[in-house]
Amino acid sequence: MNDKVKLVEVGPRDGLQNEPGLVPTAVKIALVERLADCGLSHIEAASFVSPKWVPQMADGHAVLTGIRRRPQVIYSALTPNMHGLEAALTAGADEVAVFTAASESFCRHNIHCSIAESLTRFAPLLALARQHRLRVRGYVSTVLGCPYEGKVSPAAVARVADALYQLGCAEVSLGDTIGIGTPNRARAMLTAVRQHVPIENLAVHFHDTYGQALANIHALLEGGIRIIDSSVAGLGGCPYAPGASGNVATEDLVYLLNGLGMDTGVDLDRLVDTGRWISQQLGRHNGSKVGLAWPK
Ligand SMILES: CC(C)(COP(=O)([O-])OP(=O)([O-])OC[C@H]1O[C@@H](n2cnc3c(N)ncnc32)[C@H](O)[C@@H]1OP(=O)([O-])[O-])[C@@H](O)C(=O)NCCC(=O)NCCSC(=O)C[C@@](C)(O)CC(=O)[O-]
Repeated sequence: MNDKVKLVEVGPRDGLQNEPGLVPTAVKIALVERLADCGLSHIEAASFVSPKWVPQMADGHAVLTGIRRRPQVIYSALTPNMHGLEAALTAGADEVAVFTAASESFCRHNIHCSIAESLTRFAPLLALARQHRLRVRGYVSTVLGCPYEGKVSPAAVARVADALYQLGCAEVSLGDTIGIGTPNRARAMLTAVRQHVPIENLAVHFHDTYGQALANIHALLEGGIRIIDSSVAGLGGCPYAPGASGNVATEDLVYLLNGLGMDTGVDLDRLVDTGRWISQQLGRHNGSKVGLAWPK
């Protein structure tokens, strides 16, 4: 496996949205800038959702307008509806992401509507984004299991991924929200989805709750996936998935990819420093094994 992988760093968004205390805007800005300095070229920096439901993300405008931008870096934001897209446009997001789920219960808990309603809600958002030449990513949550319904079938995931792609999402990210999947199930899910969405338009987003994220990623790299979401220091969790831990740590992912001879363009030394720095800022355990083992 000797080729290029696109990493989507979701630490500043997915990583921080579930922090118990409010993280100062200046720390978020410093985190995004440090991640860009590590060579990460896609950074999900903010989320324009209801501050009533996710207060940790209420300063998205200040974050996106406060960062020193590197021209080659894409700074993106979550936008669940038109309100969110308008806010993201005002703040100058380079890319936005809509999000729904493969299971009805999670969708209702997360964005308070059915899967079908979420897709209807996204159609005008994608049309407006197109007018602004803004690339849109689509997330499908609960692709390998739902905290409320249990098993989710590959066919259900494929239906929703297909719908997002048909709506015009340039990339569809497949989220194991509760980190419950194992490689054989991940492969079966990808096999179903890729019958509808080209592999080059698919990303994977593995939470590491059961310690399976890297095993699943390795299996899907073999299956052709080349876009992977991760979170520095393994930060994160989802407010609507009780007990879910963070995404696979970016440091651990880069270490794996380096070992496979795959090109990420990321400086692992600097990334480890950044993971240690943010863990210290948040007063939390560093969730990256590489971050713990790397020489000081
Ligand atoms: C989706 C909504 C907005 C629906 O919102 P709603 O509560 O169903 O109803 P609404 O549309 O009538 O809005 C209610 C209030 O929110 C306001 N509002 C409405 N929209 C916005 C907006 N965009 N930005 C700011 N404010 C907004 C709106 O103005 C109103 O204010 P009020 O009149 O009560 O003062 C809400 O349910 C929400 O924000 N949910 C939070 C969802 C969320 O952020 N979840 C975590 C991210 S998803 C995730 O982590 C999974 C992922 C992507 O990482 C992949 C994976 O791991 O699986």
